[in-house]
Amino acid sequence: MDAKKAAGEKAAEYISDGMRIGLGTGSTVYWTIVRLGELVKEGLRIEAVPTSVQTEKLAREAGIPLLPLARLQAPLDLTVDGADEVSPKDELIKGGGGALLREKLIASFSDRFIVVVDHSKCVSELGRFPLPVEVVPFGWEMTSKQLRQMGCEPVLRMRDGAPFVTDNGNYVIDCRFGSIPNPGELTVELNKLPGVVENGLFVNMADLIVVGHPNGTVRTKSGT
Ligand SMILES: O=C[C@H](O)[C@H](O)[C@H](O)COP(=O)(O)O
Repeated sequence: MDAKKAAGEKAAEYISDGMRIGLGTGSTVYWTIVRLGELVKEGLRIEAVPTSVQTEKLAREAGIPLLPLARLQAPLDLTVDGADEVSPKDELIKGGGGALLREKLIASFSDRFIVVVDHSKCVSELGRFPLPVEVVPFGWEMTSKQLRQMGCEPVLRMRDGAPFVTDNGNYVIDCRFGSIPNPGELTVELNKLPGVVENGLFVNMADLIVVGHPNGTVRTKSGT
């Protein structure tokens, strides 16, 4: 079985009747959404808040009832989401698909945050994957210069010859740091820059990491 499928499907086991959940974005949590769609057809009653337009579409297709954020009075029971890198301390880089801002918002408004990855995402130190930073389009060139001064190689994310635009109407600058020895400090420093909306470092957020392996086995480890 595919490692992403194994991890994604395993996460569905943590979701029970009556829960209100957050649904992440990407090719691993895709399998959680597909599995939840099957369970909903079998009678599971849940409501979900999607973290992207892409996930909203998938959830609708799967028949998962959606919960408008405005109706949310208390934290979500659980959010399941993927990641681009996971450190030994369960710090994450996210945003490879450009959904980092909504993902961080929804995860921070959840009692529990479960991360689903295939084994290749587990690294000894964060930073080989370029860190996605969501910035406002106005003055992005200046923001990019300031990001460079923080020790990275910043590249504006493009799609079809034009800047990639997030669901929130912003740009993404992918910042190649090479290594990020102190993600906690870096996330604070990045978010101090006026043009930065949010960055893809998720520190002290993951409660459980579900790691899929190529033979279809899954290992879980408790997060922070
Ligand atoms: O913006 C996208 C998200 O942070 C994804 O969860 C992340 O990029 C992992 O995606 P995938 O499971 O497709 O590797």
